[in-house]
Amino acid sequence: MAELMTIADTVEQVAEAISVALKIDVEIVDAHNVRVGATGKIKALIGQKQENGHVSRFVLRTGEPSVIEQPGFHRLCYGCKLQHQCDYTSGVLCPVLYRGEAIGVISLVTFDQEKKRQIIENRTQLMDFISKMAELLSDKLAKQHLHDMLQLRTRELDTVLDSVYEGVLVADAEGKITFLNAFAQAHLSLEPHKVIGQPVSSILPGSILAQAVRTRTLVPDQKIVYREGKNKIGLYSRAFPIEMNGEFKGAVETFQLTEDLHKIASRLDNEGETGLDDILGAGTKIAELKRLVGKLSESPSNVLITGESGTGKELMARAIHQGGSRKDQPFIAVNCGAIPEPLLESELFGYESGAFTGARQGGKPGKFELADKGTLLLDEIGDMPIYLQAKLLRVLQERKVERIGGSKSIPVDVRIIAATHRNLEEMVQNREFREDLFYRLNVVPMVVTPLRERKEDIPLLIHYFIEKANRKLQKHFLGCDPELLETFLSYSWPGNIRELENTIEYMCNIESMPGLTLASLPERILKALNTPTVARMGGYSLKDAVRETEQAALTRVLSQYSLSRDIDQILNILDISRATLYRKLKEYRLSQD
Ligand SMILES: Nc1ncnc2c1ncn2[C@@H]1O[C@H](COP(=O)(O)OP(=O)(O)OP(=O)(O)O)[C@@H](O)[C@H]1O
Repeated sequence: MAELMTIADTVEQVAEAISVALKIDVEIVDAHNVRVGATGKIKALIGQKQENGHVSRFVLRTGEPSVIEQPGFHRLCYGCKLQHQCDYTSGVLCPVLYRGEAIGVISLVTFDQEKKRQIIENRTQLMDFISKMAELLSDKLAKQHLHDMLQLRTRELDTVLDSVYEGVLVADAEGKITFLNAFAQAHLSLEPHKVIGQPVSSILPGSILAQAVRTRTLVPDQKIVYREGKNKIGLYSRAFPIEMNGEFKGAVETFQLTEDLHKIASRLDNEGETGLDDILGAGTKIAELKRLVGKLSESPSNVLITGESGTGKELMARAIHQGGSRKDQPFIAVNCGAIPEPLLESELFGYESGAFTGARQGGKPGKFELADKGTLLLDEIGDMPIYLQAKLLRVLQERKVERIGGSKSIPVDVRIIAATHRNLEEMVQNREFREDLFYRLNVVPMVVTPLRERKEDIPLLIHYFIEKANRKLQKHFLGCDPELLETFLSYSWPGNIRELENTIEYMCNIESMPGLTLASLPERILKALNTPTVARMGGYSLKDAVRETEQAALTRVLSQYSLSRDIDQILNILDISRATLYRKLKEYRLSQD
């Protein structure tokens, strides 16, 4: 609901102006009966709620004007504490209507008989006058609302433009720079306060933005090289004219770094070999993971990668393998959850001929033997049956395998990387996973963060997956529109990067070029965004609900109180002990900064 309080200064001025013009006191209340403007002896009560205010409440409820000749004795005063003893001698009340709803009341009030006579005699003209004043207030509110909306939209647009992994430069009709996003500032080393208002042709000579302003037409994709001191910056740029009501208003240039496009292209060319450069992401979390991948590549230690499905666990495992000395040896991945239990044992350890009915003549080597000198990824290790866990542990300890039905021990030199989306520590406590195997696998733990906690990576990934889909589908999508990006940034991506990749491929299939828009957003995402959190998450347990509430309460208190100064207040508000507070902060990785 629109609030008169948001234009309190104007309301006070209007009250004063009416009072000066009519020489009668004025009181203006909002939808909650709080005085926003008042004059004379009630001026001191601005900001306070009308304690009784039965008549104002009636006007607010019905949206009908009212004239009260005998306050305290009128039927609307029935039940009021001041019934029969009201100070007011009369009142003329007019609603402030905003989009058909009463959001306040302007009252002309008197406290003596002489003034009462005046307003009762002139009631019709006075009502007319204050209803004009009420319209003025509602016009002001509409303008304020529009102004707030515009500010919000501008803020949203700035945020979107600063989060895209693409440079954006804008110039007006005279070719002067009016805007450059964070990417353009960082990669072209331009400081907004130095370049805004300057001719683009002098700041970036040869730029296609200047060309678009000159020709007032679209400039298609071009490769441009800028020199910055000794450095060269290669860009793929394009520029579009901006028109309004058929008039040329300026132009926008968007660009990508050629270096990034080449990285993406080379990743697409070598799907099989995944290295560090193939792990895409713009944020610090992915940078930390890549640092860890780099360190682990040369180490022989076992690694346990945990993270939700589709976060890139296999990609990390491949990059660890590819970065180390085993890179020319095999990388073999076994999904322990996808292979039927009876087959998993023979898949992993192999068998000799005649080991069981249907066993192949000559036997078959298992994945351990096939991965000799290389790396074996045991994906979804949490799904491995407990009896096979014992056998796996033996192989890891002895570094030898025995095929099913065989008697020979075959030495194997395999680096083990295990991955799972399940909580193995909890499984150990529930005796669903062997503790000794857990410790043997978890020598170096690596946790891959879900996509919703590293949304800063989304713009680059969108770009990459669009390029990938373009190649697969032989299309030429240029990118996605800002509204779609905003939606992608607010969605929680339960299926993580895999879900993002599949969503983009789906949209590229059904959307018309040149850009992806909200029109082709899958129904599933639309529904999720329109459903409250609890319903949104399939399998949303009571524990999840408690965690979400705890996290929200902690975040709220931390935003209002200082951990170092107001610790007692924080403990009081949350009603927990100091130890619990610190444990929870650690658990939810919260800190004041
Ligand atoms: N940082 C990243 N940059 C580029 N592509 C990524 C990234 N992370 C994941 N992907 C892509 O997302 C998809 C899913 O990744 P991956 O299979 O490695 O996930 P996972 O965690 O092993 O999934 P699951 O647990 O379901 O096996 C793959 O196509 C992968 O190439």
